[in-house]
Amino acid sequence: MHDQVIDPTEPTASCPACGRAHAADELRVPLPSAASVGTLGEARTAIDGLDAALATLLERRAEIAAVVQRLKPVGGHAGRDPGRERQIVEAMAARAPSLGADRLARIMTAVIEAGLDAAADAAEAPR
Ligand SMILES: C=C(O[C@@H]1C=C(C(=O)O)C=C[C@H]1O)C(=O)O
Repeated sequence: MHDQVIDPTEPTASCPACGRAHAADELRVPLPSAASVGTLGEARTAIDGLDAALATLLERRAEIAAVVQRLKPVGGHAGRDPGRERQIVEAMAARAPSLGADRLARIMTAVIEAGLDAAADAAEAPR
């Protein structure tokens, strides 16, 4: 999809995901509302689209979190920063009030730990 930046100022002719022209390093996602889905099929189609975007974001997030591990004096699980993790959750809770901070903390702990695991695996893999 939009995973490679060739020239961020050059719009794509037509994005395969959203059908519009926009910069190649952007992710544009249709945001179906709950009110717009009336059938099981429509709801699952909407969820599949949202999950595709989530997966793209999670992949990119893990790549950037791996860079952070190389930049910090102590990276990986040993360098966990609970204050930073709380800050992330609080900022997200403002955007996801129905999930709230406690549930988002569970989600983000899993996301963060998976990212740290992936970074550790990549660091160990032969080049
Ligand atoms: C990425 C960092 O390292 C760890 C991973 C985090 C993350 O994936 O967001 C946040 C805090 C740290 O526990 C960081 O310190 O910013």
